[in-house]
Amino acid sequence: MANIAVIGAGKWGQALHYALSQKQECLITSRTKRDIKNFVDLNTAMQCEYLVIAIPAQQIRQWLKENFSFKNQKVLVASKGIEASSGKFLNEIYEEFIPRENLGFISGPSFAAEVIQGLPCALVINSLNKSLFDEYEKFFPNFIKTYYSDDVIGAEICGAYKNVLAIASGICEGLNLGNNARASLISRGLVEMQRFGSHFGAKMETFIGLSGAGDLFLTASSELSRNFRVGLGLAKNRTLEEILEELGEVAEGVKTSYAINSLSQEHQIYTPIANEVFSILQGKNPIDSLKDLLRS
Ligand SMILES: NC(=O)C1=CN([C@@H]2O[C@H](COP(=O)(O)OP(=O)(O)OC[C@H]3O[C@@H](n4cnc5c(N)ncnc54)[C@H](O)[C@@H]3O)[C@@H](O)[C@H]2O)C=CC1
Ligand SMILES: O=C(CO)COP(=O)(O)O
Repeated sequence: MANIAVIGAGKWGQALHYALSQKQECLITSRTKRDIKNFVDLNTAMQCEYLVIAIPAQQIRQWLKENFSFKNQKVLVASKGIEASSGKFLNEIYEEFIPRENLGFISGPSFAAEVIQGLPCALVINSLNKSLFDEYEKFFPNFIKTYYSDDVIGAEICGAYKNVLAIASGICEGLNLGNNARASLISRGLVEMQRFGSHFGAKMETFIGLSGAGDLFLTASSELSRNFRVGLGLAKNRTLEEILEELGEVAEGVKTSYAINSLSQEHQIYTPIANEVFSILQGKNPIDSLKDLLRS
């Protein structure tokens, strides 16, 4: 009987299910039935001791309220985002339902489209409980190298913030601003997300590792990133509605930019790039944003 299940059968849920099925049987469930091996209903999946949850950040609170009952499961959170309605980090939301020693968070550069082909990658499992890492590590296939970190808040902020910076980078690309501009944007973005993170207690080393620089460099330099593609569309003056409809998948950076904008105002943190992304999403002309960024 399988002891591990993935909840959410979007791009990332399916890729993790593929990876976690290499060494053992792994179940998968989702709101709508899918034609995937070992697809089960939610109740069956919930009987597993190990649950990997891969649903969009903005849906997590409601999903937990409606579906989750704690029976000592060990939960690995695969989402990357900050709740826009409250500015809460995912670990704060999950801790309302699950004790922190039963929680881990995945971070690092990992496009689902490559993981599902079995291409090599490295991931970080972040948890305050090292034994949760030890248990989960064994489930991962040989093509994924796993690292441990106890910097849960740092990994979460990196994973969420880089999506907003990927939108900025897509805009930069869409405006044909050149390689110099993009490199400057990415490196100043790294400094910005570290400044934001350190305010909330994140460790510096997290930002220069896989969860920070690693995931930022990946997402902010490839059209495989949904967030980067949102930026490309914005630079071409397409509406957000059009862009998201065509995307058909979640781009967490959109709602996360709302959360960062309010958190940075509330906590008086200097976050110029994220603020400009927020303004562009509210309708500001990207060229005006660029001028303001160069001046600030
Ligand atoms: N796709 C990727 O390469 C990676 C994605 N992630 C993160 O994983 C999370 C999920 O992303 P994807 O799977 O790529 O998105 P997706 O758009 O492909 O799929 C999202 C899935 O969530 C489900 N869902 C949506 N609303 C729900 C609700 N209210 N209750 C239950 N399920 C719901 C959808 O049915 C869908 O199966 C995001 O936070 C994303 O940032 C993290 C690393 C890599
Ligand atoms: O988080 C990701 C890769 O690590 C996926 O990024 P996108 O959601 O922008 O596609």
